[in-house]
Amino acid sequence: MTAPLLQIEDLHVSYGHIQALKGISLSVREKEVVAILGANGAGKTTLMRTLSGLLTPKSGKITFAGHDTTRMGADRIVRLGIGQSPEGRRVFGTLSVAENLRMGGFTRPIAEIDASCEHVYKIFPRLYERRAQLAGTLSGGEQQMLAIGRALVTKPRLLLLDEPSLGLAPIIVRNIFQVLRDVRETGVTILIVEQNARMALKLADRGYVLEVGKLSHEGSSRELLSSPEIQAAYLGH
Ligand SMILES: Nc1ncnc2c1ncn2[C@@H]1O[C@H](COP(=O)(O)OP(=O)(O)OP(=O)(O)O)[C@@H](O)[C@H]1O
Repeated sequence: MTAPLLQIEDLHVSYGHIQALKGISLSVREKEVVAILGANGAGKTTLMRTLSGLLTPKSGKITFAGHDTTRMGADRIVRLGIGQSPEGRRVFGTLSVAENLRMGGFTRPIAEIDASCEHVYKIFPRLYERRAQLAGTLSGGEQQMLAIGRALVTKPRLLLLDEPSLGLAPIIVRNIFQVLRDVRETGVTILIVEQNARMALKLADRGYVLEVGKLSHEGSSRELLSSPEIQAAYLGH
């Protein structure tokens, strides 16, 4: 069996004396979609920021595509093929949609950026329609599309999605998840953290549950969706 694309071993991450991740181990195989579920404060964003090199772990190991990225800087991690759509989207509000996408392509050779942006416009025709509009004036759903599009411009092997449904109306959430299904068809591996457990598990092959810094459950999406314990805690019935 080939090695997983992403392997996390006994990861500990702290903010001063606050331990946000207390020994996380998980793996993601090439072309898999893996969901991490968890309530507020469970450590989901901390995990994503650590994987993309924005936080340095206290101990443990992260291996991506055969490289030890545990203490690697964020720019090198992007170049290795990890793209992140961050929590709260964080688009550049005073730049246009097109400029935001080009910023996302900073690691690509100039000649390839236009082609990468065209690829994103095919996935999100709405962004093409709005390409000249300032990102700060987009709706929440459009900003979420732009944040995902900006991560895709880097042509990532692994796409990290931090709460893509946050603050969006149900119909827009369904829309975004439909597009994510299309994205997975293009062969991108996806690690998604979500409070909307049902949507995330419907998209994912497998899932893990994070509870105050530790993994409490793991299984196939089907197993997690039918588990009474997960239903009671995360699926609202
Ligand atoms: N900059 C920080 N300084 C101190 N503590 C922090 C900081 N960021 C996060 N924490 C703490 O780390 C823990 C995990 O936070 P994190 O943001 O990773 O959770 P989360 O699962 O993403 O939550 P949410 O869904 O609310 O975004 C929380 O207890 C939080 O208070």
